Amino acid sequence: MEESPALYFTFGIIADIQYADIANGFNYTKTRMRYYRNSLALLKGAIGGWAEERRKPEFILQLGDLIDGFNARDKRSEISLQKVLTEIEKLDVQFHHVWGNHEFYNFSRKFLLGSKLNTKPLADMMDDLTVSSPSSDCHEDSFYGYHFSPFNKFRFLLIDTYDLSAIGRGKPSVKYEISLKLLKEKNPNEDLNSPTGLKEPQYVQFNGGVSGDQLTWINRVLTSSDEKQEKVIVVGHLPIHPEATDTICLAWNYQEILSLLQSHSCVLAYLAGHDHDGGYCADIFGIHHVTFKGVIETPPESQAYGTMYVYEDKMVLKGQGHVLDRTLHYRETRTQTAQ
Ligand SMILES: Nc1ncnc2c1ncn2[C@@H]1O[C@H](COP(=O)(O)OP(=O)(O)O)[C@@H](O)[C@H]1O
Repeated sequence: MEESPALYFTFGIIADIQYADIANGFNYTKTRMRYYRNSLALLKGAIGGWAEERRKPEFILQLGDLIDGFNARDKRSEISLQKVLTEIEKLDVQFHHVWGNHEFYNFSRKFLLGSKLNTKPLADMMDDLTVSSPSSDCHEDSFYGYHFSPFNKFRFLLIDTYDLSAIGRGKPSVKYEISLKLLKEKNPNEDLNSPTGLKEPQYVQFNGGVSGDQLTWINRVLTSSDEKQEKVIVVGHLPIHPEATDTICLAWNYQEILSLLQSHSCVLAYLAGHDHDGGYCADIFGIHHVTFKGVIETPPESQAYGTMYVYEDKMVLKGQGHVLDRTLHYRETRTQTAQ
């Protein structure tokens, strides 16, 4: 009989909870119902599910948009954040938080850095300090990114897909000025959230991109992981592959981010949220791009979270409710590089 491969560790994933204590409503295109209030009940269900798993998850990835922008309108941002964090803290497992557009509708970067949504203190230090620390957090143009290794030869790299953005940064940020200029060049619409007539429909205000300084840092981290023969799972709010999402949800400069990841043989997968319908593709280099379904558009009787089982030879996603099961085999050629 063949021996079954060893289970190394497991981790949970949940995306786009977008909690608000308001009645259900439709998305912008009126195609999907959003269950703002019930999203908290689904989060509680996910927490209960993870708590009962036989093998306790090592950590949970929260892929961004934890509370909805409507909280800012209703001046309930901090109350709603606290309500959600209270549920999260009932699970005796560490969350790693990614920041999405709804974080910036509710909070400034300065507030986020001082909040429990900043999980960067959980970052691993590497020998080379330039790999460990991307930039000073106090600087108005710093980005929110870090990496950690929960298991020998595995690393998770959290990136900031709103580093270049017209939301979340204000004056005197140089990145804000650059981002607004770029957005207006690419999107001549009066409403910068509208993709009408755009050749590159991802250039809308509710998306963002990754700056040159962050790309340089990502490259350093991945080069170090290539050398150590680690397997890296990259995590961000915005998807970066057009076959894994509706193009309106892509990061502004997704091509640059994608080709950078593809140039490193250590990269196994890219996990994202933002597109509530979810999506998946394996790219030409065998990198798995998984976009997770959003809790906010999941009906009360269903669910939308998953647990990844990481084995010696593959990762197996066990989805709950609308999140599908998937087996993600590791890339075969570990020396392949992008053309
Ligand atoms: N096609 C569109 N045209 C104009 N504005 C849009 C369009 N789609 C979304 N928006 C606006 O952009 C903002 C973010 O959209 P939303 O669908 O709420 O994002 P998310 O999926 O992150 O919740 C909202 O203010 C929304 O009204």
